[in-house]
Amino acid sequence: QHAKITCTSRYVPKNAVSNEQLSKMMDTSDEWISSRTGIRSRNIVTNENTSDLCIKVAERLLEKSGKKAEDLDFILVATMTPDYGTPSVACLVQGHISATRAFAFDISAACSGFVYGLSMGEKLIRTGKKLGMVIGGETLSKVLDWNDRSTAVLFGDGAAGVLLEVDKEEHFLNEKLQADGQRALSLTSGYVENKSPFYIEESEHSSYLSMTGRDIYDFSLNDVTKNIQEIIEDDVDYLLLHQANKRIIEKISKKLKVPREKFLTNMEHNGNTSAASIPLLLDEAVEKGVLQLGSNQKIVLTGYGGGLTWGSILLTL
Ligand SMILES: O=C(O)C1CCN(c2ccc(-c3cc(CO)ccc3Cl)cn2)CC1
Repeated sequence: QHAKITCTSRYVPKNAVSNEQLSKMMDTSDEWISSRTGIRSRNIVTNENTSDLCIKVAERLLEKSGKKAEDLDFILVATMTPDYGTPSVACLVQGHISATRAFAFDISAACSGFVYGLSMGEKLIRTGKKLGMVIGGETLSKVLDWNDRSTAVLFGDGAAGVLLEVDKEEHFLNEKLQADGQRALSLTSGYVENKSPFYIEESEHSSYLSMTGRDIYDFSLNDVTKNIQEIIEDDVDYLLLHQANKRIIEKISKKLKVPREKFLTNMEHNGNTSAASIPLLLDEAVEKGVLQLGSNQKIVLTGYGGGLTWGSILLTL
């Protein structure tokens, strides 16, 4: 049996923080941030954690679809900023909405997390499950070094997700998921120190998000473009790439020789929300009517980031 995306939803914290506000907190400017990244504002939690954002998305998916929590077979949450090591955010969501029949676990693939999770969810439907949720959610604000202007201005908090159901038509046409652990240290976050009396600490580790921007930039331009080339078809309507940086998306569209208008963007008001960026973009496009579920529009979803991980899925809505 085939899988189909039958509902989308999103939730972002109320607290919108403009570039202007950040320029009063650190040595940066609206001009620098917007010209170099395309970001003008991002939403930052004041009293919520990742599970709170994902629970809102799950509740909205049930409300919009009319589905009941006990009909859910699985809940997958892609996040690099979970509330705890354990329990997973997915289990916190499962408990809160009382989806007592669903198994639940988190997927750690940074900014490729939603694409990895959607691919896994599709396999679960293809092998017999009837109904599942795939959510991307982050509170990156808790792992940022707010004294480091090179990263603090780039990221935001948010969550969004989809319902996956059985369909008679084939919608998931092609995919290519990749990783390269040899470049793992290009983007790190959340290192957990060992405090045991037996542990002899050799080296220092920062728990803050840190990335070698140049390497990630080049990786995005080279490896990611090649990945998309392998799965794109000439009648693709839209491409929804991880919203890391506007200039990167412009460069990738040029390299692919695909018109810039086919690349949807929303980093302007969300910032980089890692695993949440693609489902946020998807739900906003559905709400605006640019994308319609059931329209058979052909789209490419592409994530890329920490791990390093990257991957694309070619699907029809
Ligand atoms: O000086 C400049 O122009 C700076 C140069 C550095 N910048 C970067 C660098 C890397 C990323 C990035 C991050 C992830 C992780 O989600 C994935 C993919 C990318 Cl391409 C985003 N911005 C900002 C503008």
